Amino acid sequence: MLAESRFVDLLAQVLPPLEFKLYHLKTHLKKCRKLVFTSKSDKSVDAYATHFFVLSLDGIDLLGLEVYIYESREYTTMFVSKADTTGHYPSDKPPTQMGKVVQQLLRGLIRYYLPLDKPVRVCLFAKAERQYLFLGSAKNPLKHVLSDAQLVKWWASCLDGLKSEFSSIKKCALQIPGASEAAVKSYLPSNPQLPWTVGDIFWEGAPDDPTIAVKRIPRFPDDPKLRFLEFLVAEKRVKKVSRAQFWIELQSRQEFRLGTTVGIFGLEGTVDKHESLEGNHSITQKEARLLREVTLEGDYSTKSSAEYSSNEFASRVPSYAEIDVKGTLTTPVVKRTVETPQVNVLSAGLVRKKQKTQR
Ligand SMILES: CC(=O)SCCNC(=O)CCNC(=O)[C@H](O)C(C)(C)COP(=O)(O)OP(=O)(O)OC[C@H]1O[C@@H](n2cnc3c(N)ncnc32)[C@H](O)[C@@H]1OP(=O)(O)O
Repeated sequence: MLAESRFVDLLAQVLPPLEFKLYHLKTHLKKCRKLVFTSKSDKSVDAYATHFFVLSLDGIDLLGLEVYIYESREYTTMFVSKADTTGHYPSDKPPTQMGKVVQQLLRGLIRYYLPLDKPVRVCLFAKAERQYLFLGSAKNPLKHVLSDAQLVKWWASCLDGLKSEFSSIKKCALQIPGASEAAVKSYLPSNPQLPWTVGDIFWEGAPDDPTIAVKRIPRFPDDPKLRFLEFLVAEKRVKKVSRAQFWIELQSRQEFRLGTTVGIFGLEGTVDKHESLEGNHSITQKEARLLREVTLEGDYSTKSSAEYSSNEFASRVPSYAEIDVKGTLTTPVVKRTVETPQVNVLSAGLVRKKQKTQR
């Protein structure tokens, strides 16, 4: 069976009975710098592949998800880089829970796309912005954008549902620089499936383990803590910063400024062997970047411009990466109402309060 068809089955369970398209672009494995800073004598390298998903309906892109899968000596690390929506979901159609779609895409990656000879880590930063992947979508007044706090809860719930993919869980943690332990706990699901703790997954020892931070904490693309890690290296403080000190100092950095809630999620466990993959097409990093740039350089601000940009994207995607998915979810879903006023970006520096709207 083609690996892609597994996404069909997984997505059909959470999509309403409409005819969606899923675009799935996977790159070849490419060597990269090591995920953590190591000593100069360590010449080993890590490698990564990216997965870029776009879900669309009636020729308009709705949701994008970008995931990196790193292979290093000790771990397979799945870094969930960016999730974004365009806000052009048709208001006359049964709604889709995007959190469930993202969860199923991650489930499919864990089940069918990870090398399983090592422990698996899932990492992500929840940092709310009006747009990440679809240029101009921030200007769409119908786009539903979660606040910082809502986004942390959204990801907690999304990851919590992945418990069944692991044969055992070693660690599962949420860290919010600057937030008390009680505050962090308030973001976690009320009936969690995973054994959540407050902290991070990057240390093996006790909480006060003085092991240095920069050799344990991975550096990912667009990582809000990357600049701080690089600063520590530049300042030659590599050997002086302990785990506790790292998080204390991090919270005073601009990326984690007061009033911003950045959730740093980590999950580590083992995954049982699954069926081997067939039909596992991949493209080069350069091809993937060019395709991804079509969304990043398109214009998703209005329905007609989004239609045009979606078509530009679809016309460039190799045919094997375009997958038809018919949803089967028939549970009646209550129509959504925006209860709280949202702030919409009209253009740089200009904002207005949004009126209460119905969807
Ligand atoms: C690692 C990272 O990617 S972090 C960055 C995340 N991305 C961003 O910040 C980019 C901008 N944000 C977005 O594009 C979106 O907010 C996303 C992708 C984060 C989530 O998409 P959503 O459409 O809000 O997700 P979803 O469909 O799961 O809905 C979440 C909640 O919002 C509600 N909702 C969704 N759309 C609407 C709407 N138009 N009106 C009212 N409520 C709505 C849902 O009912 C659900 O509520 P519940 O939690 O009570 O069930």
